[in-house]
Amino acid sequence: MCQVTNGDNRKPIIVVTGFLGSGKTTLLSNVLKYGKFANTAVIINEYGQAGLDHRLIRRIEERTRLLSGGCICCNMREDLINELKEILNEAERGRIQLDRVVIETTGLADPAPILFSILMDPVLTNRYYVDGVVCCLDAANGELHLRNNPESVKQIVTADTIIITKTDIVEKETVQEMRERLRQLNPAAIVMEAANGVIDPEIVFANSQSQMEIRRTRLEQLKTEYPDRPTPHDNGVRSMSIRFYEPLDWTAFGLWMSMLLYAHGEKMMRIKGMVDVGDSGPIVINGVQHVIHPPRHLADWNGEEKNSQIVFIMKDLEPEHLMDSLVAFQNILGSAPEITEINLDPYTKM
Ligand SMILES: Nc1nc2c(ncn2[C@@H]2O[C@H](COP(=O)(O)OP(=O)(O)OP(=O)(O)O)[C@@H](O)[C@H]2O)c(=O)[nH]1
Repeated sequence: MCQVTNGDNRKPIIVVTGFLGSGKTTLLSNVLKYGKFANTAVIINEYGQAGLDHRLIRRIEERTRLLSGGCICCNMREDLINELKEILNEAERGRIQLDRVVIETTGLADPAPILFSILMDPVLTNRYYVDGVVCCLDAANGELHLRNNPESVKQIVTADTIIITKTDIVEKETVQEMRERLRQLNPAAIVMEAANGVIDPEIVFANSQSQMEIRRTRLEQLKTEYPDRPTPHDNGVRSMSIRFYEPLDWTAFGLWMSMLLYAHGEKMMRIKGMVDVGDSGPIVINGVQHVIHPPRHLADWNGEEKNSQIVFIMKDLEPEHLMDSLVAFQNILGSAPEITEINLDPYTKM
């Protein structure tokens, strides 16, 4: 990475990372609302989620491009490079105005190989520079994530800016403890807090050219720790996407989900979905470990197919186990579950 000089018209890339459900999308949808940052292209990487994120994201951001079916830190690195080049092409042809690119990683990504992919490509280094890595850390689940998931630690150590999210649902002491932990893991990072994504957008899009020398040194250090090759992910992770084609009984579904998280909260890393309860719009559900975030009732389906789709990401828990319990519950739920995708290794490109 070279020092930016006057007359350099390379575009900054900001990588937004953070563990599953840590609030990356919430943060981004807030900061991208500002007119000053309108000319931002956003690449969101999701793996094997059978279109669910596409269904949700389309409602959030029209500037987004989805890279799904794999992980840009390992088996989709080439796709990321191509997408970054395509964005340059579109800007050159005047199809988009481009001031910067934001890359939102999957919750299980290691950001270092993503940075290396960009920095190793001569076309990209001529036209872009990596402006920073912003990492969201969930105040409610972050300690558990750091303890159980090496990916979470890698995200923290690679970050320039760490944003502790969900500070509205934990005690002040918890945030203070988290700050202490972060100081040990990555003393060089700027640590900020945000509730529901509300933060000064300059913190995310700082364009901190004065920091580039420091970042270059840190990247060199990381490179010796994490060589430039795909790093294996934790193989106990599974993902499953299911659909229900009849409306669900919301009370019964809530009960089933509470029972599931009570029994397997530590193993159930992430649940997200759109649930058809027979109303004019779906209910969007979001669970992260034991925490179920308040469901959001949407006014309509925005032209999407009217059926329920739920994605589960779990660790050391067999998808069949989950399916059996849904089948056992199907009479009171009001519909039978159908598996649309099951992924024993979410990082295998499909
Ligand atoms: N109370 C509270 N909830 C939050 C906050 N930030 C995010 N959430 C909720 O947490 C859930 C997950 O947030 P997302 O923004 O989807 O998280 P993400 O990191 O993009 O999730 P993945 O891409 O699936 O890893 C959603 O229900 C959000 O509404 C926060 O600061 N406070």
